[in-house]
Amino acid sequence: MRLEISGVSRRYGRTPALENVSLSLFPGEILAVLGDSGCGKSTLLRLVAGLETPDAGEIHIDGRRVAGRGGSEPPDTRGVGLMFQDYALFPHLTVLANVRFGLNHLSSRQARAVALERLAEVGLAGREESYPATLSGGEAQRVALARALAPRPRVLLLDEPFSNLDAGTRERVRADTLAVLRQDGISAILVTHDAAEAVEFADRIALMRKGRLIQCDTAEALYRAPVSPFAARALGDVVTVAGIAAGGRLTTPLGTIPLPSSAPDGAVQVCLRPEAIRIVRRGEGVPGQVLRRSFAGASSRIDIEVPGLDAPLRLTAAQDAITGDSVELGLVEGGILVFPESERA
Ligand SMILES: Nc1ncnc2c1ncn2[C@@H]1O[C@H](COP(=O)(O)OP(=O)(O)OP(=O)(O)O)[C@@H](O)[C@H]1O
Repeated sequence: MRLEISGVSRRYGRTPALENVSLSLFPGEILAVLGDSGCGKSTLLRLVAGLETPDAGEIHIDGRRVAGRGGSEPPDTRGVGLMFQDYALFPHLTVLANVRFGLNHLSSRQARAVALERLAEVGLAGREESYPATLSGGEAQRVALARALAPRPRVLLLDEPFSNLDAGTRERVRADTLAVLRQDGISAILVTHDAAEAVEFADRIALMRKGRLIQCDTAEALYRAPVSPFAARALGDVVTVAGIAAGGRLTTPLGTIPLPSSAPDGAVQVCLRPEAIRIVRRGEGVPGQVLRRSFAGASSRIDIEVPGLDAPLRLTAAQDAITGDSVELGLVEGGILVFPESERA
C-alpha cells in the first residue's frame, strides 16, 4: 500500500487546521505524526480515513485518487483501518462479536475464524466470550486492535491509541501492536504528541506545528539535522544560545569553535545538544558555577550557571562536581546546530 497526501488543506470556519501538507507512506512503512495539541494531527487522519474531505489537495491510495478534485471515495472502500484512544468497543457485544463487526462480507464461519485468529494474534485467545466491561484497559485496546486489523486494512490509522493506558501496559500493548503490524507488513500512521513513542514506534516521523508539516524524516535525521530550532527541540534536549558566525568561526558564550555548518556571517541561534557541552580542564573553557547536582542513575544531572546565558545549563555528566563548585565548560564537535537568527519554526 502506498499513500500519497499532496498539498492538502482543511479549515474549520476561520481556523486553518491543515495547510498545504504533503506526505508519502510507503508499503509496510510506519509513520508517526508528531506535534502538540491542536496542530492538525487528527484532522490529517480523518482526511485519510475519509471521515472528512479536504478543502484543497489530493489523497491517493495505491495510485487511486480517494480525495480531492472530482469527489471523495467513502471510508468503507478505502481499505483503511482506524484505532482510537477511546477504543469504542460495543459494550453489549462480546469480544468475539466486536472483532467480527467489520467482517460482514464474509460467511459466518469465515468471520468467526478470522476474528479468533486476530484475537490470538493480540494475545487474547480464550477471552472471546468476555464482555468489554470485564476487560482491563490494555485488554480492551488489544480487542480494538484485533477489530481494526480483522478486515485486513491496507493502512492502519492510530490516533493516540496508547495514551489512556498506564505506563507499563502502554509499553506492552505498543510493542505487541508494532509486532503485529511488522509481521503482517501493514502500513500505519500513528498520531502522537509523545516524541519517545514516535521514535520507538515509527520508521519516519512527520513533525507538525500549527497545521503545517515542519519536517519528515527518520528519528536520527531529525535529531542530527533538524530544519529549525523548533524541530531541534522536538526530538531531544537542546540548550539555545546566541552566537556570531564570522569567517568560518562560531562564537558563543561557551567558547569559539570552527563553524560546524555553512551559515552566512552574522548573528545566529545555536542549539546545543547535551553531548556538545563538556566540563573541561581549568584554563581551557569558560567559567560556570554548579547550582545543583541530582542523582540520575549511573551519571549525575548537574545544573550550571554560566554568565551570559539566560538559564542554567543542565548537563548529564559522569564527573562528580558538587554544588557550589567552580567549573569550566567547553564545546566539542557534534550536536552543535546553527540557525539564522530569524528562524522560528
Ligand atoms: N470539527 C471541528 N470544528 C471546528 N474546529 C475543529 C474541528 N476539528 C478540529 N478543529 C480545530 O482544528 C485544529 C486542529 O485540530 P486537530 O484535532 O486536528 O488537532 P490535533 O493535533 O489532533 O490535537 P490533539 O492532539 O489535541 O487531538 C484545532 O485548532 C482544532 O480546534
